Amino acid sequence: PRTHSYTKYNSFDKVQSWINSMASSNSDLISKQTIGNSYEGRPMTLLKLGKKSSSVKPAIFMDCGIHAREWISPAFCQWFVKEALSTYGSDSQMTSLLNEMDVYVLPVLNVDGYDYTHKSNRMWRKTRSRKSGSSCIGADPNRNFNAGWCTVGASSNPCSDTYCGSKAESEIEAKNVADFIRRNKSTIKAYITVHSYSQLLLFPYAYTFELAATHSELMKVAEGASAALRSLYGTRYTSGPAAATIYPAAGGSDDWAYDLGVKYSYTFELRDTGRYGFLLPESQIKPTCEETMLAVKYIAAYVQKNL
Ligand SMILES: NCCCCC[C@@H](C[SeH])C(=O)O
Ligand SMILES: [Zn+2]
Ligand SMILES: [Zn+2]
Repeated sequence: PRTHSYTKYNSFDKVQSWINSMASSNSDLISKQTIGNSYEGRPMTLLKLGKKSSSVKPAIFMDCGIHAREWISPAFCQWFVKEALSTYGSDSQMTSLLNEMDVYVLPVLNVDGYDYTHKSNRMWRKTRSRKSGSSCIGADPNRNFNAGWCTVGASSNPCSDTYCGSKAESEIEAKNVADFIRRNKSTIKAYITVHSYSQLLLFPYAYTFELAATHSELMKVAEGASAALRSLYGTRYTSGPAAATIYPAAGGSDDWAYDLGVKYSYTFELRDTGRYGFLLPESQIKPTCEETMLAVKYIAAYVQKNL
């Protein structure tokens, strides 16, 4: 049956029907909006968590599934929504967070690619856009944002897995997210984008080795979040600026959000460190999501305290 499970990697269709059912449940705490369609016409549906308020509230924006094959990422966004709604009212921090802030959750950013990994090629990473003059398909959405676009750690070859696209925001999926964040930049205080794998908590910059203006604060928060994560099962994360901690990579959503003025901008690389890689077993969904909740809540609490 078309049953959704928080401890399985759900197909796009199951995620979509889950989104619709969540949005029609706790109408006081959650709503949905489509921020645009993908190249192949699938809806990009954003969930908005937070106590309904007539006044504008500060917000956190979190996306999952930029890269199609990183299945643990959308699994975490689904887990986060479940946890938020089920612990509101009992968990004092989550209650306070959703009373004072809104949390936007985009469960799957790269919807076409995600569906393609379920139906055709499990290891697909990019979007599924077609480019005239090339037989190769798709661009890397995490090289397609307007942040040092295509200068380093990206390829201008359409057949490369890190193809930066024909121009910044050429990929409609990236443009839809960038448009939403631009429209709401006065209220969005933090940006979190979830990937796998390597167990890293990264922050700007990836497009340069220059340290971010608020490097020490970003590092302090990342180390606190990693420690919170490690406290549950001992999972070890490395924190640091992306260029030096993983590799230089221009066009990233986190760098772009940070330069737009979103002060707290982080990229998670979830489990594992290579044993299973992108093929993380479903048995690890629960522990991975539980420990990552601690890190995300740590960041959210810091942001809330520093509004
Ligand atoms: N903004 C780029 C952060 C560092 C790279 C992150 C990884 C996630 Se798979 C990548 O996009 O290659
Ligand atoms: Zn990724
Ligand atoms: Zn990765």
